[in-house]
Amino acid sequence: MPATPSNVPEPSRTDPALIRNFCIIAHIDHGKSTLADRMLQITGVVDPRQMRAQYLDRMDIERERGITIKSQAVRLPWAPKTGSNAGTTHILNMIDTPGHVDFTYEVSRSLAACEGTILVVDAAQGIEAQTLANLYLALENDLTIIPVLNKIDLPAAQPEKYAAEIAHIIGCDPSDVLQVSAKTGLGVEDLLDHIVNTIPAPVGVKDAPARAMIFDSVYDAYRGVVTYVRVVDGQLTKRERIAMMSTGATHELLEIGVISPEPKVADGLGVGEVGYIITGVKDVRQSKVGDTITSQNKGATEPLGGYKDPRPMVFSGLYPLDGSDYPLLRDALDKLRLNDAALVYEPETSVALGFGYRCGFLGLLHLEIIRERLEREFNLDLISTAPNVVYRVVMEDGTEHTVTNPSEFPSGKIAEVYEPIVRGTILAPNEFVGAIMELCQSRRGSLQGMDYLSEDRVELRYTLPLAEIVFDFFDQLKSKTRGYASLDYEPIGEQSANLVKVDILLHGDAVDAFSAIVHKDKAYSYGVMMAGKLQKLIPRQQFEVPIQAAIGSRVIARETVRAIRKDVLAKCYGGDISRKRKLLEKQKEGKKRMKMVGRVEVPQEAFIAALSTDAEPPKDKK
Ligand SMILES: Nc1nc2c(ncn2[C@@H]2O[C@H](COP(=O)(O)OP(=O)(O)OP(=O)(O)O)[C@@H](O)[C@H]2O)c(=O)[nH]1
Repeated sequence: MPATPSNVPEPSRTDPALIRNFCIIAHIDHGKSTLADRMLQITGVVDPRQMRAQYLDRMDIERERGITIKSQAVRLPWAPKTGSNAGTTHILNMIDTPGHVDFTYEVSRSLAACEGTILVVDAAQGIEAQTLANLYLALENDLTIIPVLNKIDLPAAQPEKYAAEIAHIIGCDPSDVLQVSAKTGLGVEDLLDHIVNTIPAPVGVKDAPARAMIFDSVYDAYRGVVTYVRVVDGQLTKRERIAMMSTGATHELLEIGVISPEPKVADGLGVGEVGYIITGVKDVRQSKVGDTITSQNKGATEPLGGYKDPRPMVFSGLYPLDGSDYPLLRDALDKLRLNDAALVYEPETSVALGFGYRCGFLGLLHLEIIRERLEREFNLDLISTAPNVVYRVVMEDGTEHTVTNPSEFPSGKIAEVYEPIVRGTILAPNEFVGAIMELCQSRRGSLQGMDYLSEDRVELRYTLPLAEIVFDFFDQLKSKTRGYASLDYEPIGEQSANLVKVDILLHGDAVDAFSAIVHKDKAYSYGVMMAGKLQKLIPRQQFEVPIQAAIGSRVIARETVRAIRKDVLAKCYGGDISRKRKLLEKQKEGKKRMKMVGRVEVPQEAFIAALSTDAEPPKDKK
């Protein structure tokens, strides 16, 4: 029942027994945002006239792509009609979590801020790898799980089948799985009642020094960083000075409040409360997700557990197509970093591509989002080099190198090269098991186990090198399983592997942008593929240009661009000197758009085409 404003308790005065903190975990597109919207509407915090789809997804890209990147926390008053708590207004704090593999760390922090979670599964699709991974995270955090089948209004819904599947996985009875339609609102009131009646109230020590966990921080151009916190012990009050426990940095609490669903200022936040704080810091790095906040005076000595620095897993070079945009790119990255503690970058130069930045990302989706934001919000035209993972190279003399860029791969005597590995979970209908195994085998995967979720769906567990899945693994998996398979992975360490650096040489000069670190067994095919691609893309020069792929000094593949002398004056016999000069000037103009690699002129488009990952072979040149 929607609560009236008069009986909704103020933050900091809310009895923890009346608070329920929960989040929603779901696979992309299973309806998490729609369900959140419906809850906002049913609890009456959003005026029906102001309701718009995906109210909580604020970023344009999120709205367009329909994915949630940043979590948000919303305070919803709700008085259940059923159960032992019927009639009493409770405060539900709903934390909307991101759903993609790249943001697992953010998901795990949002989970740590809750006592319960709603597991949303599409009634027409069943559980997916991502849901499973998040479910395991929730179980590790000891959360109460409320399983929900969504979209039961769809004609293709199979609630019985998937309820049985969920019950099998979490160990409950199929009749315990709630059935809702986030679209029509069917069953959502029951779900809200269920939240109040089954999720435990938060427990914390009221008189202890304050401890609050940061589960999200967002940069706002007008207000600086807005930090979302969950108070565990004690309380935070307006105007007090607080300290960040991982760094010891102190700040004044300029504003504190709750989101419902617009920010509402409060005097403070007490035990179990979820809300936001503003301290005037300008960079999310000063307010890190997972960190513990305490009071500067008589603060806590033990931080809450679980803080981790975000670690980039995938690196790629970003270069402006137009070299004069380089300062713009730097400013744009500086701006994006204010809102993204996981983005790292440093300047880099490439013979082929000029000045740019080597950037580190949490994963491929993170890379794509940053790239898209740079192009869209800052109007930049960019070219990115093939993504690569971080390697640890140990030399025979015992020295170690961390390699984030293939061109930095050390020469000299190498003892061992280590690459990151992940535990991958793939869920698919069992008719595709053969195709999936073949794909994983070709990517150096080793099968760890296989389980049947129901009679026709399987879970496969593989250990795979991260480098083998960052590129096009997901696309391949989708195309081999007609889109039915889902994948999730988590880093589990590193392994030593037989890896080599393959250089691509034009007329004897290595082109840095094309160097790659690949497994020895695949070096030859990479070399042949790149040399073939470039042979078709590089225009003929006045001399013969060999294109070679080499490991160290050993050439493993070769193609040749034959010589031609394009004599622009050929048709111009006779005397008119001004016409000849005009033609020569025109030829010079054309040359400006070429890059020189040693003595070879290469049009920039050739680099771009060669770096693109399109499966289509490059067109033959005329
Ligand atoms: N028919 C039907 N469609 C639904 C229902 N719930 C959600 N949808 C649709 O499913 C699609 C995905 O819903 P979202 O709420 O954006 O999914 P999400 O899980 O939040 O996705 P991410 O934000 O990417 O994690 C949208 O087109 C919704 O309109 C439902 O109960 N019934």
